[in-house]
Amino acid sequence: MENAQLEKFKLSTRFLDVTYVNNKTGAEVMALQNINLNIKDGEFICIVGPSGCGKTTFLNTVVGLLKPSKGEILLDQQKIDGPGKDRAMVFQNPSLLPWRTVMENVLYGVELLKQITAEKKKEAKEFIEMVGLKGYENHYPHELSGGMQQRVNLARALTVNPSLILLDEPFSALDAQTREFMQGELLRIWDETKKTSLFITHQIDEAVFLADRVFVFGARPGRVVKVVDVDIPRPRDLHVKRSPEFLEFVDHIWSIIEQESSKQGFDNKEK
Ligand SMILES: Nc1ncnc2c1ncn2[C@@H]1O[C@H](COP(=O)(O)OP(=O)(O)OP(=O)(O)O)[C@@H](O)[C@H]1O
Repeated sequence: MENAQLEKFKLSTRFLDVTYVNNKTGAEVMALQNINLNIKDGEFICIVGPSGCGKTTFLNTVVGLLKPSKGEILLDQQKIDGPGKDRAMVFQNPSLLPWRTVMENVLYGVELLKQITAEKKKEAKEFIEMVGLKGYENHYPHELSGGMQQRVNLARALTVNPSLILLDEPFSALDAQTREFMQGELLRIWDETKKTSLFITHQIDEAVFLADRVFVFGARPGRVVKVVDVDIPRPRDLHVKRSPEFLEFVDHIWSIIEQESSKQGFDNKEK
């Protein structure tokens, strides 16, 4: 692809392979093969696929914790060569520091980057408000529910002002009702910030609800088998999950994953 075309993209991967090598035996596992993706600024992308298809490997490579064995990843036209402040991660478990208040946890990311300023503190306050935690600034993590803790995590990621937010199954530890509610909240927050987001999930309905596009990965080795454009109008609320077009998207993606899982020799029962 021409450079002029690549400049339009926020994130691009080109001919990306990632192989794990066992230090002791030298055995190799090719986790990702020939991943070529282009993501536009402000897009919300979800990645789904059967267990073991390389979703976490992909995210960890974009974060810079793993190195490609072939190919490259460009963020804002710069080659990713390790972790950087232009990317913020929201993990499955909120990983908050228990001895810090909500405000101190939210400021932790910028503190690590040595960027604490009065302006940043003001922004942190605004993000706490945006994620719905106004009034909880001085509370400690043990005083918050799981959903509230994930809101803190999200506010922390936003306060760093990254170019890209990576979310690794952030709602999977929450109960079903809170999870649904948080999906709606995440879309509201994304709508306000328009941050380019890369979200991994096992739940197909979560992906369809959130995404502009869903990348469906196939396994062994992980690769993109389908890119599904979810053209359900925005803003979306949770009622959309009962619409026929929504269910059609879910069924379509489900059938692709089912095929991929059967090739692998086991079923992926989550839907
Ligand atoms: N450290 C490692 N060493 C060797 N192989 C690994 C390592 N980590 C992951 N793998 C292999 O790489 C492949 C991709 O794993 P990965 O965890 O990225 O998949 P995933 O799609 O995130 O899985 P899941 O949906 O079950 O969380 C799998 O075959 C896995 O066994």
